[in-house]
This record gives sequence, structure tokens and C-alpha cells, in this order.
Amino acid sequence: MSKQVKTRRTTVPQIAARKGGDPIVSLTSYHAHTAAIVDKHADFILVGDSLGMVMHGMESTVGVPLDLMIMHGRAVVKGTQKALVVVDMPFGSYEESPSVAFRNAAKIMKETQCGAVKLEGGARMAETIRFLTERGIPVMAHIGLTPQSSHVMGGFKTQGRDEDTWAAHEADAQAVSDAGAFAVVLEGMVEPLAAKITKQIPIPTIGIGASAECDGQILVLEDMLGLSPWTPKFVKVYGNLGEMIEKAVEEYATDVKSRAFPSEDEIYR
Ligand SMILES: Nc1nc(=O)c2c([nH]1)NC[C@@H]1CN(c3ccc(C(=O)N[C@@H](CCC(=O)O)C(=O)O)cc3)CN21
Ligand SMILES: CC(C)C(=O)C(=O)O
Ligand SMILES: [Mg+2]
Repeated sequence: MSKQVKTRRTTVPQIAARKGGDPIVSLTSYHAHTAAIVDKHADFILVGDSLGMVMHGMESTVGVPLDLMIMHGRAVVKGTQKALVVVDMPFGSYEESPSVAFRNAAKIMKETQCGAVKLEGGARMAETIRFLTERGIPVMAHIGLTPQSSHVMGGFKTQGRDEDTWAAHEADAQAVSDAGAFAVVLEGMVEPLAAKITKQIPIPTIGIGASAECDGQILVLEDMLGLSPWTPKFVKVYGNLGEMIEKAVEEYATDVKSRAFPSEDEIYR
């Protein structure tokens, strides 16, 4: 009986060690088969709570339930072999207290077999980040534009336009790093602030709408594939899946109406 050689997944310390080195490649994925493709080229894959908006038509990420994150997280872990899989903790699953956060993060890790969780917030979440990491749960932090707080921020607003706010963002970055986060997403902040934070802290920064100076980059897969009906300015669109799907669906509709489908190839005799 031959024993299958199992490729080892990228580990949390391997990501952390990339500070100042080769840029870290990351995308979101919510789905086993697309994750398998992303897995070939990404260092880590994020099962983002953006899935509420992208997959389920919600207007924000605030309504995303824990069980939905777990279902998509499990699918992505099953579909991949190589990349570290990080699952977003959804709104309401971690803010109340470190012990609530631990219980829900442990549930995510047990039920999905992912390698780490991500949560939003800087200095205010530092105690929770420390509580989780000291108990075996690697945490990726997320500061700047934090979509789960969009109701407080008054929408999805780019951060750091007013230089007076920079000190608070820098303190957030330092706080999550000191608390033990292995990396931090910098979302939707002016470029010089993201570059400055990247130089200041010892953990990798992962930019989205941030800076090319960040230690890595992440985008929502559907956005960069050209499948999203709208995208923020920070998205570079690398594909045209939306057009490709429409063309295929249109051809199929034509074939059904003309009875060209199914043909001899697609029927049983
Ligand atoms: N499809 C998708 N892509 C994302 O990147 C994403 C989600 N969904 N959902 C969760 C959050 C929400 N995100 C967003 C959503 C909108 C803007 C946006 O409209 N930004 C304005 C900037 C406005 C300003 O500068 O204040 C833009 O014009 O890009 C940004 C990030 C990022 N995340
Ligand atoms: C945009 C990334 C960083 C995210 O948090 C998500 O997709 O939910
Ligand atoms: Mg998210």
C-alpha cells in the first residue's frame, strides 16, 4: 500500500516570517472549486465575511452569521492543500468579550480545520487578540476601513485623509502587533499612512486599497475576476468572468429554444 505524500500547508510562522521579504499573495475564496485554483498561487486564502455581500446579496457584512462562515470555511479547506486558510470572524461573534471570542474562534477552527481567524479592530481588540493567541488561536488583525463598523463610520470610507487621524491608526497597528497578531490587513487607507505603518511594525501588513509598500496584497476574488457588478476604486480587474458567463448563458438559451441542445452527444440511446 503506497502512502500518499501530503503537501504541507503554509503555516502561520511562515507568513509572519515574510515581513519585509517577498510579497505575500492572497485572495478571498468562499467556494471549494475556485479555492483549488487560487491555492496554486496564493500564500493564504481568506474566507472573508464579504461573502455576505458577494454570495448572498447582503448590503453589508453586518448580517453574516457564524454558521455561514463555517460552511464556506469548510468548503475552502476541503478544496485546498497548500495555502493557509484564514476565516473571518463575523460581526457579533467576538466583540463582547475575550471568552466569547475564544469560544467562537475555537468553533470556527474545529469545524472548518482552518489555520487562523481574522477579526476587525485595533487597540480596542488587543486584549482579545492576546487572549486568543495565548490559547493557541492565531489571529490576523484588520484595521483602517473596517466594514463591520460601517454603520458607525457612515459607510465604507477611506481612512487617513485627515492627517490628524494617522496617530490613532498607527497606534492600532502597534497594539495588534504587540498583542500577538501574526499579520494585519490594512484596508482602505491613504497610501502614505499604509506605507508608514508597514515600516513601523514587525508583523506583515496585507494591503487592500492601501499601498504597494505593504508586505502583501489581498483582493476579493470575484472583484478581480470581473464578476462583481461594482467594485471599489482599489480593485484591479484581471478577468471578465461576468461577460463570459453571460455569453455562455445566452448561447445556452438560444440552443434550448432552437432544440439544438441536447444533441446526440448529450442524450442516452
Ligand atoms: N465585493 C466586495 N469587495 C470588497 O473589497 C469588499 C466587499 N465586497 N465587502 C466588504 C468590504 C467592503 N469594502 C468596500 C466597499 C466599498 C468601498 C467604496 O465604495 N469605496 C469608495 C471610497 C470612498 C471614500 O474614499 O471615502 C470608492 O470609491 O472606492 C470600499 C470598500 C471592501 N470589502
Ligand atoms: C476584504 C478582506 C480583507 C475581507 O475582510 C473580506 O473579504 O471580508
Ligand atoms: Mg472581512
